Amino acid sequence: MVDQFPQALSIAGSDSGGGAGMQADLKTIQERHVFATTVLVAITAQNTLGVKDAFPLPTKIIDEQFAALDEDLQIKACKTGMLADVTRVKAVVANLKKYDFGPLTLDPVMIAKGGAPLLSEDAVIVVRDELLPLATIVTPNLPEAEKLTGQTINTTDDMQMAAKKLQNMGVQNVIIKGGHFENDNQSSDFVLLSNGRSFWLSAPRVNTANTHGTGDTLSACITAELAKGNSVEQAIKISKQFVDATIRDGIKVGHGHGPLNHWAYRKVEANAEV
Ligand SMILES: Nc1ncnc2c1ncn2[C@@H]1O[C@H](COP(=O)(O)OP(=O)(O)O)[C@@H](O)[C@H]1O
Ligand SMILES: Cc1ncc(COP(=O)(O)OP(=O)(O)O)c(N)n1
Repeated sequence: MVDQFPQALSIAGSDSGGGAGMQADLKTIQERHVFATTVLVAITAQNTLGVKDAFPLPTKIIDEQFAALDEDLQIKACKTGMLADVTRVKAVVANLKKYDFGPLTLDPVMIAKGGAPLLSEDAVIVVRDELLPLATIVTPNLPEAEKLTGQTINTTDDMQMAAKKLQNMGVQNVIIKGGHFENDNQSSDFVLLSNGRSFWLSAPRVNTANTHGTGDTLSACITAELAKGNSVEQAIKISKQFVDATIRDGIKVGHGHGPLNHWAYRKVEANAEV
């Protein structure tokens, strides 16, 4: 049988403003030339000024979306984003155990940049204990890594310690994103791989308010690259460059924390070919 075109799955919430959540995932996966599919878990009324409201979907329709994808598509990698609450996290865990959608990138989305909760407090422990062990890679930002590990993170040493703790909780690969270290002139992420290798990925910090959806974009890019068959290390390295381009070559949309320029990496690739 001819190999099917690479397909990836985003299991996430919708951001009506188009900058984060499932919309960021779709734009990113498309840019990486992978066919994007979706399981919608929650709907938010959101723009660049913040989250106005959120509506988690009934588990019946969540289950039905998974079943429909399994019946027909050949998904090679998947990611999770906003999962809302305990009920939705448990539904997603049950479906990921039932079907094989390839390596899971777990983006443990908890709080939007404006401060709105996207995961209930009591669901954090369910993500940690039930979803994390299913993941091939977890991509927390600093506050999310603190919640999952129960330790504070103030230094780069703390980031490395937290990554090891997460690996000991059962996930093979970890990337702790340093985007929230706002006083640093570099934005540095710490990577710890299943083979014990670790390294930093750094880029000069861009002085901009337009960083809405950075975490989603990074994890969606990793997912797309894994769907193409790239290694975890290759996927992470490409994704850091991709997200960096989307921030650096920014666009102006909305009046608050604006979205990224999801087509910026095309220029980077075009210049590399010359
Ligand atoms: N101002 C910035 N300049 C350059 N890179 C950034 C900036 N803000 C975030 N990043 C990068 O974007 C990615 C997402 O990080 P982060 O913003 O910490 O995640 P989240 O959106 O989940 O809070 C990381 O690779 C991080 O280093
Ligand atoms: C529906 C939805 N999902 C996720 C987020 C948060 O995404 P993230 O990439 O972490 O972006 P910021 O919160 O850093 O802007 C969201 N806002 N909405």
